[in-house]
Amino acid sequence: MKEIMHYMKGLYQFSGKVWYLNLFGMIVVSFLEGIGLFLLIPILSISGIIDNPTYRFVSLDGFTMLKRLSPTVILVIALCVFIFVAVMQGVLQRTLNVFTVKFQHRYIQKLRTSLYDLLLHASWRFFISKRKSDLTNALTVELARVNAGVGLVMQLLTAVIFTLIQIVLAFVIAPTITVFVLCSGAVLAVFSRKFIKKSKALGARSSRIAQDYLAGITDQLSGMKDIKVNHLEKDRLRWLREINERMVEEQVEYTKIRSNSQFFYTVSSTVFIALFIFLSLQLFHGQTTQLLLVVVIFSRLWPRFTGIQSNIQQLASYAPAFQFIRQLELECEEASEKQDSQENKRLAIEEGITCSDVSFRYLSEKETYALRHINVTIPANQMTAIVGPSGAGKSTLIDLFTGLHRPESGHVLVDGRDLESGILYDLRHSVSYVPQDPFLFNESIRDNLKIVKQDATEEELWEALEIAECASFVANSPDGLDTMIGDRGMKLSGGERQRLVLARAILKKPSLLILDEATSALDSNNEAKIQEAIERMKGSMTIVVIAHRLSTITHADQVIVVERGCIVQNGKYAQLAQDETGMFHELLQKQVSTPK
Ligand SMILES: Nc1ncnc2c1ncn2[C@@H]1O[C@H](COP(=O)(O)OP(=O)(O)OP(=O)(O)O)[C@@H](O)[C@H]1O
Repeated sequence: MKEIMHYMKGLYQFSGKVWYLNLFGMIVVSFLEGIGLFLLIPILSISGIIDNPTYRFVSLDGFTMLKRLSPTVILVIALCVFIFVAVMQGVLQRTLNVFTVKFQHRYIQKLRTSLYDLLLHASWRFFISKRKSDLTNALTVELARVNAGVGLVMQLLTAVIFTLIQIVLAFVIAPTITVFVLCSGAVLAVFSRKFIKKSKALGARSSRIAQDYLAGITDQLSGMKDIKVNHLEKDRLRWLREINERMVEEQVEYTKIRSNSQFFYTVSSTVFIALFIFLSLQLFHGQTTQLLLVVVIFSRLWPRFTGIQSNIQQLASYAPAFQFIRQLELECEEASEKQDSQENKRLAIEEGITCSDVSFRYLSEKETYALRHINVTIPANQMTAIVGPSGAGKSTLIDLFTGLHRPESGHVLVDGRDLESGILYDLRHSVSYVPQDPFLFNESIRDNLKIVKQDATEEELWEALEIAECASFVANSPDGLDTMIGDRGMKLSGGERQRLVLARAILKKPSLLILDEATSALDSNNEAKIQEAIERMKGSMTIVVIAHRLSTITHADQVIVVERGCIVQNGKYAQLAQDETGMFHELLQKQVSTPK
């Protein structure tokens, strides 16, 4: 409930004056609805249907003028007023509904945006510690549940206001009966607690099932090729059937709780009304007015009580979603790498990037370090190659250069300035990164390129495509630059995808170009061309390359050899190749002896 209060407070702060306007509207609507009840007694009394009651506010003394008219005319006038009040209430209620939904959805929109903003600015460490599907689930399913929950709280608030006003009016008309109804309401609340508890537990189960389903289905759709090739369809269908079973069980359970509570409310309502009739007959000796009031007040108040109870019950089933979102927000805030929000500038790297005694480990509770005591400088406008066996720490080192990982000890400096000193986003603004598994959107080639430079001209686009050796395949594509490339660029070959991402990296004209196995999917012909392009770019930007094929780094100005988290060699290609005792020589030997 703490989390629900947090978001309701947020809604209150977000809506400002609108909140009060909404509240005022609710009060007016409840008041108009209450007047209906208030008018009913004089109407029935004037018409002679019931005895003339002598209640304080319902006395007919004020209606002496009306008394001169015939009872039928009075009845028609009174009924017209009754209808008018009901119509007014209906119109206002409708307007209020639309109004409430509008500001509720604006608030949820704000919540969604701020959550996504928090996610976007959370550290990389945070992302790698999370299941991606849990984040998707938060932004879709759980936020939708929070939205429904916020709507429920608004409804609940309205219902409480309605009920309070009705209680006051009912109390004015018939205090004893109202007290009876209130006491029964209290009894109902006590017995409903177990339904609320069960609903909350079930809500938590729903969240877990939704997360497992989304995680599984996301993984499987991404790995469809593996599933088909390895003929895993049967196994995957079995997984789906199992999770389906859990979903059905959960739905049945939910319906059981709802039906049980409905059954409880209906039975209790019948028992209480029978009890009231009995008591009123005993206490008030069966006066028609009293009996009628029992029925009128009970039929007005009781549905309100049960409505509030079932709203609370439903809200309890949404409570885990509020908790989930709040927890995620707090984690993101804690993992935030947001620095000053000023416009980011391009960072020209003039001297280089230096790691000064940097150590890093992925899991602080484990002893294993991914990198230990790293001291190295990447000189500006030169090409540095990082090599080493698989798992040595090459990618981790690059992630430290771009500030994706923060050193556990030591410092990463750009031209002598610590990355922590507010230049992180300026640096990222000036970096182009080409990973092994390039990321492309399901949009056109043009859109995929322009994502890094919105105002790029046709000439600039083609120039980048030329350098990355993909101009001819783009020109030969059915719609040229406007060709759609499919999900993650699925309609392109691995090599085409790599070249396109390289073109995008070049289009950005970065200060730092990072190529992480960026030419691994290219044939030797294309790879040689890309090498030439990189050669041409040398001098105009700082280039860092991770390469497994050592033949691609012969022109590097500096080669860094990493082994088990340490830099074991550092120097020119030729110099390292000659050192027969070194790791680099060993790597070279392996490649010479391994047929490619
Ligand atoms: N997200 C992670 N959580 C925990 N450990 C990790 C994570 N990513 C990498 N590691 C570990 O850190 C070490 C260095 O990994 P890294 O990816 O930097 O190696 P690499 O040299 O780039 O390997 P490769 O050439 O195979 O890509 C490895 O032991 C790896 O298991």
